[in-house]
Amino acid sequence: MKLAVIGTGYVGLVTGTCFAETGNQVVCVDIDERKVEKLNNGIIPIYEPGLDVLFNRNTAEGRLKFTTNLAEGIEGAEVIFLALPTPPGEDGSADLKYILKVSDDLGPLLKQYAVIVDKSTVPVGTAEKVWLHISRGAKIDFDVVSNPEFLREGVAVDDFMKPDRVVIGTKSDKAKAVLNKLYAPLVRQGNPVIFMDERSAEMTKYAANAFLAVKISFMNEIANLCEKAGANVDDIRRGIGTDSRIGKRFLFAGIGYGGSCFPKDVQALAKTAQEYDYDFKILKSVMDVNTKQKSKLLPIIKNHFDGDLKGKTIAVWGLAFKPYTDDIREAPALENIRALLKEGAKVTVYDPEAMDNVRNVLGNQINYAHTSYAALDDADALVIMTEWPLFRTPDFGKMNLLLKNKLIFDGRNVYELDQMKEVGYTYYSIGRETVTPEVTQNA
Ligand SMILES: NC(=O)C1=CN([C@@H]2O[C@H](COP(=O)(O)OP(=O)(O)OC[C@H]3O[C@@H](n4cnc5c(N)ncnc54)[C@H](O)[C@@H]3O)[C@@H](O)[C@H]2O)C=CC1
Ligand SMILES: O=C(O)[C@H]1O[C@H](OP(=O)(O)OP(=O)(O)OC[C@H]2O[C@@H](n3ccc(=O)[nH]c3=O)[C@H](O)[C@@H]2O)[C@H](O)[C@@H](O)[C@@H]1O
Repeated sequence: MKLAVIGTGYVGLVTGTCFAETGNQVVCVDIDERKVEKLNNGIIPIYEPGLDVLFNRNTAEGRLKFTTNLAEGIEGAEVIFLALPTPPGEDGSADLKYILKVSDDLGPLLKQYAVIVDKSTVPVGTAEKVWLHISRGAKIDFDVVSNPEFLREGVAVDDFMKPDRVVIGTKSDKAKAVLNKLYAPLVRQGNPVIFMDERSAEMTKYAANAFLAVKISFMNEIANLCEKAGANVDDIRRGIGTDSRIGKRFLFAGIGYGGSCFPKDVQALAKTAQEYDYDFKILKSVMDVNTKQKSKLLPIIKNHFDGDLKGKTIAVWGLAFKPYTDDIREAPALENIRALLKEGAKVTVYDPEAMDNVRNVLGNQINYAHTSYAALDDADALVIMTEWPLFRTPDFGKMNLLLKNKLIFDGRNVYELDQMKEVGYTYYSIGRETVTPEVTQNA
């Protein structure tokens, strides 16, 4: 099948590459000339594990191409995906300007029937708006379908190639048949393609992200209570996660959720509720809990240093909003680093993939280490912000030679408490007792 993907970011590039891998002829379109130039030179502008192999194969075999020219990109395409940004507008609702601009541009360019598929996360009613905008310029028949994307960064290729489910919102039988055929190679193991109307599909995406955010904020509240009540949140997680009605995943307490989606999507769903005059109480709490959780460590760090961080050097491990990505959008690490700097601390950071992106934002306000150990050199403490596997089993002997104090503030519960007791560290984590070399006491 001939496909076009408009917007070649995290979702668009993965979508285009994976559909090329299943034998389709794909052209990805983006307005960012530098990005398209890189892609045409074989350079992938994001870090996404496993994407390079598929990208190299499909570009080499001519199934995957890139252009800045919309007319050229959509020529002959049976399916046109929109994978465009939907950032929060000033009032928190999803800003549809990118989607509607492309919809306006698409109308006059359509030469034969095409299915326009919205993969971006958009509020209820957007498919209707897209249809109206395209129809103003279009002279031929077309369908607009909502097909929300559920991939996670860091495992995007796997999520795309083996989706738990594919949600397709359309009332058109013609569009259903086209998309059934396109997705068939990805659901051979029986994972369902679930058809519904456009509005329900749009809402399904927000419900999924918001529900996952609820799980995280719920566990963060349990963690905060554990600290007061002398319980261990990781034991609670194991204890409840084994109940199949609850499930093991997305129960990890930490310094809050970040990324380009949960924060904006929870906010956008709350805004939709407001527009329909519905008081969605849980969402407000989820956002409130997350905001507080993100700044939870700073007072603990300050308190440890008797309220004064001036002149202290803090090493930070992990900058990306989660492991296996270079994405720093809404990353809790950034907010915490800024807060540490404001307190007069010096900050040295290390992240396996996200350093360049952070350098673009924070420049020389902080120091960038070449290795995780180099970041510790002469530091007063280590703060862990992202649970990259690399940080899980460090050489504590080596760390002891570099750090001024055996002191860790862990925002992602990377270590077991017994392990910290053995190596003699003072160890603060989330929802668990504080470990000190001499005695253990509740946080
Ligand atoms: N990042 C993720 O993990 C996921 C994102 N989503 C949703 O997918 C959508 C896209 O997200 P990302 O891929 O992360 O965004 P992104 O910001 O990485 O990529 C969007 C791309 O669209 C391009 N663009 C903007 N205007 C354009 C135009 N007029 N013509 C052609 N290209 C244009 C930008 O240059 C950029 O390369 C959002 O609605 C997001 O909520 C959904 C699931 C997962
Ligand atoms: O709409 C989207 O863009 C995507 O948003 C999330 O994917 P992503 O943002 O890539 O990353 P997640 O793995 O969901 O993590 C999001 C944040 O939650 C945090 N998190 C996650 C899980 C957990 O148990 N605890 C926790 O604090 C992570 O550290 C991270 O900051 C969803 O998981 C995807 O299904 C969805 O497609």
